Amino acid sequence: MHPRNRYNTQPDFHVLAFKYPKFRKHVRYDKENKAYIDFHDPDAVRELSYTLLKNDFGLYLEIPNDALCPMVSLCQSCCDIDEPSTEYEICLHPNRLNYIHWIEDLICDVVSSTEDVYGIDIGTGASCIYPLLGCALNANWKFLATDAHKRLLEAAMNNVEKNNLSDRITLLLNSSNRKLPIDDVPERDYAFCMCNPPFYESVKQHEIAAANKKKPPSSTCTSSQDEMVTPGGEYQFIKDILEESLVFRRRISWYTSMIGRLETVDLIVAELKKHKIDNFVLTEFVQGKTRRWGIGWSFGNQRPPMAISQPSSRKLRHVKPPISEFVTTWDTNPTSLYFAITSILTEALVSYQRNSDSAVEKSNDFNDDSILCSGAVFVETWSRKTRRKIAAGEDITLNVETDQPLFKYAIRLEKSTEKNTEAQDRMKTKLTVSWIWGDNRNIFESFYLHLKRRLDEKFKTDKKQKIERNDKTTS
Ligand SMILES: C[S@@+](CC[C@H](N)C(=O)[O-])C[C@H]1O[C@@H](n2cnc3c(N)ncnc32)[C@H](O)[C@@H]1O
Repeated sequence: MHPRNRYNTQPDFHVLAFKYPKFRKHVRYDKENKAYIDFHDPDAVRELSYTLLKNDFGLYLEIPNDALCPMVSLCQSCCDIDEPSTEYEICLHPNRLNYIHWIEDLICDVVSSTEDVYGIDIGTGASCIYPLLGCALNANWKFLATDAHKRLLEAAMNNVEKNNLSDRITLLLNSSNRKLPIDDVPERDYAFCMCNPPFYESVKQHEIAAANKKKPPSSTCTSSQDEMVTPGGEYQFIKDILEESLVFRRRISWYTSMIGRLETVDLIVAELKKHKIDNFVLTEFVQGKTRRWGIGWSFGNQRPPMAISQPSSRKLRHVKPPISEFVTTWDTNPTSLYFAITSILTEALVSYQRNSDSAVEKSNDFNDDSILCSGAVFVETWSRKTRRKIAAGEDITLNVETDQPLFKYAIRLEKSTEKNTEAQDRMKTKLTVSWIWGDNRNIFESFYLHLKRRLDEKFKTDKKQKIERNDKTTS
């Protein structure tokens, strides 16, 4: 679960029942007087959805009975594909929130918090849930929300109007066979597109999935197959987005989609590799027994941190995006390591600036236990070719004001919490060197290797000198 997801702790149904009379009708109490609702009852689930959206986001929602309710859709079309469950967790919409929070993290370096951020929701459904949540959470977000079904868009329009968001959410009926009809609206760039695609490739596949469920599909969902079925299933839907992205490229900074089946993750990663897109991110949204995946790719140069771009699950090891961070541990304190690094950078004519860690500052504990610095590299000064030029007296410096850097990097030094097996006073520092911007992975990697080689040399020499000094004093 994303750390900012407010459903990290279960809402108190008793409190909600007290505040919302319509919800109260669905609340029961067990022997221990604990409030619960019947998750088999679509009306109860729907009312819970309305209540939480109102209580937690100030959103008003109304969904026609023959359309997917964001929660019911999680149970019926998303969560229950393989393993039906009636647990509380999967029936709420935390995975939708996880997806929104992940996008917030993904785009935070491509947009500023003060400018308008435009996003696209492909297949917004009757609820228009992603644009509503996205706008409720982010005052500067605006959406183009599409759907292929008029009746769903009419319901979505009603929800947008009810929430006074018509100036921030534009609805578009997509009657073309494209997934990104952005040429049908006034031209602009978008920070992201997102999608919860229909999962099934045929009505039959949907019916088989429904038949495999422990409980029959509720009447709420039986008439909404067009929302869950698409030719070729979710794989084809996402592949279409990918193919269209090859044309639009940087007009959308991050192309993303939710994925409901693990097999689809493998297939989409293979497609990305086929098109030589190495700037992609993969994450896992876990909620109770339910696992969903988020995939994103970009033609831009921003390289997101590994915490956002790499899933931690071992099951996904074979599809992990290429790494953009190197981590090593050094037998010294952060300050000494920082001075060693900056002297290597200065020698290599690489600029750097020390940044403050706002989290550390906020905690009023700003000290040298954690040091951040970053910079941009314009010339590969450590390469043999450039060193030869320098030796021949050539001016290798470029006008940094006008030329694009080769890449940007960030360096983080943290006092290691690793347990020392040797003397207690031996301090260790964790060094993380991150690639944050650029399109040439090889140059960043050669920069890191140069830095590491020089640090190895320096600390080996220091150690040797220390031993020699110790030997002299003892003799
Ligand atoms: C699984 S539902 C997701 C609905 C909503 N975003 C949610 O998460 O609850 C998939 C949606 O995609 C829509 N859809 C199917 N084909 C589409 C297309 N070509 N363009 C836009 N939307 C499409 C369906 O009508 C449906 O509303």
